[in-house]
Amino acid sequence: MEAANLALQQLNISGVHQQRIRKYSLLHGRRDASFCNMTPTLYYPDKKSRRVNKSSDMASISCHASTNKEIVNISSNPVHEKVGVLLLNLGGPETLDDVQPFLFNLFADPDIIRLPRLFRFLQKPLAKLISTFRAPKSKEAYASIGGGSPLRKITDEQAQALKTALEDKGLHANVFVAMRYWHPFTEEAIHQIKRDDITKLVILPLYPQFSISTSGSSIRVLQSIFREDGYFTRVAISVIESWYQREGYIRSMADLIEKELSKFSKPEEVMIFFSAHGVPLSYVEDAGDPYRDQMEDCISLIMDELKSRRVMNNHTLAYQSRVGPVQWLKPYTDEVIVELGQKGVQSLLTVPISFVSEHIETLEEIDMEYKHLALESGITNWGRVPALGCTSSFISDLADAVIEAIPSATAISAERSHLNHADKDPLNYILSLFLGSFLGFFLLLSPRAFTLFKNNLL
Ligand SMILES: C=CC1=C(C)c2cc3[nH]c(cc4nc(cc5[nH]c(cc1n2)c(C)c5CCC(=O)O)C(CCC(=O)O)=C4C)c(C)c3C=C
Ligand SMILES: [Fe+2]
Repeated sequence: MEAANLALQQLNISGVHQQRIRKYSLLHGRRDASFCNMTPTLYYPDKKSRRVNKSSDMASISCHASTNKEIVNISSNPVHEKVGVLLLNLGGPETLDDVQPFLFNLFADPDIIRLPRLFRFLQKPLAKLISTFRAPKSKEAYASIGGGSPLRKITDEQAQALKTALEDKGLHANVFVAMRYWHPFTEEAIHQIKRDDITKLVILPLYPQFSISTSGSSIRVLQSIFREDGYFTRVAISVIESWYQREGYIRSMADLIEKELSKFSKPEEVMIFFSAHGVPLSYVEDAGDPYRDQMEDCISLIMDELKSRRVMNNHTLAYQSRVGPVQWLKPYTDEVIVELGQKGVQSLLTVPISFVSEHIETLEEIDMEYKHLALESGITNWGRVPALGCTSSFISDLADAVIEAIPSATAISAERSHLNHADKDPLNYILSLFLGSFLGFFLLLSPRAFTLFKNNLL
């Protein structure tokens, strides 16, 4: 990790533009880090390269981690060129009635509940069950922040701000929003892209770090749309897969932290407490999700930036918002807060780090639940860094990321093959049906399994 950071810093200093171009292939049904079968090699910023499957059935999209700044001449878009930027986000329920169907969409996502292939046909019944049981608790949380998620409004504002920033930098582009689990859904954005006759498309997830469960899931949905829709064979596409290393983002985060620190009576004594949204441990350890590595890298870049400004505070990282009975990334935010209180930490500044808008988990989980826990645990001075939202230095950096991604946009050159052999194999199908029914019976009809499920998963 240190070596990688050093290498990155050296690259920054020498001004070399390091783009990690990844070619995504549109192969059916992978759910691991190579879920979209990047070929031939995956490059993670701070990890050894991981080899992934090569595929002859390849429709490639240029895909990269956005890192350093590069001057790109975009003084005039060619007349025939119509540039679009597609922002990817999670989406959130706008009213309390939306909560259960929103949760259904979330749990029906095979990148959120990763069932073995044989049991995939249980995905929707399971999603229905979990969403129904979880809805009352979630509704309470959404009710406490005004009856719905602010995500759509904030993302629309970010889209508008990005359009203006691009315009100021000389690039005319239409900016679209595609939410994964609520309106405006990806399909709605695709409809607008086609209506506007976009010929070049930059895909920008609004998650700084990549996870299979977030950017990965949205990109997978796009891949299946692109595979089916002939329109996209004519569009040059570039995917910015992650951008947590960008200087503008790191500086913007450091600005916000510095500003909040200055509100404490003894700023130098404050513990900077990064709280990231968790993912199940198996995503990282079994499926190769780069999320934890990217998170750690991101935090060390922010701390380096703060040190360069002579802000020398202690810091720590923990993971919040776990759901269900499996192990998630540790340490857990609630446990760390209690431990810090026990160790005598008096002042805590919480920094939400995996997301760039205010949302249920900042406004309810951090501002209400964790604040209450911290005060109960003996922490007397509490602060929280706001999400970046439309902070102008941040939006300007996103605009630079878009401009830098444009030259690497490439057209999809896909053969269209949809099903892999396993899906076509009748024996496999019958076996899935049999084992799936067995699991369904066990989970839904056995009273003990049901109680365990209810107590642990919800
Ligand atoms: C980087 C951010 C996020 C990761 C990683 C992530 C993974 C993940 N989330 C769930 C389950 C839920 N997430 C929920 C809401 C939610 N999640 C994120 C971000 C990440 N999720 C955001 C921004 C939001 C809030 C949207 C909003 O309405 O403001 C919810 C619903 C809320 C609740 O009931 O708690 C669930 C459930 C899993 C299982 C997962 C990884 C597998
Ligand atoms: Fe989540």
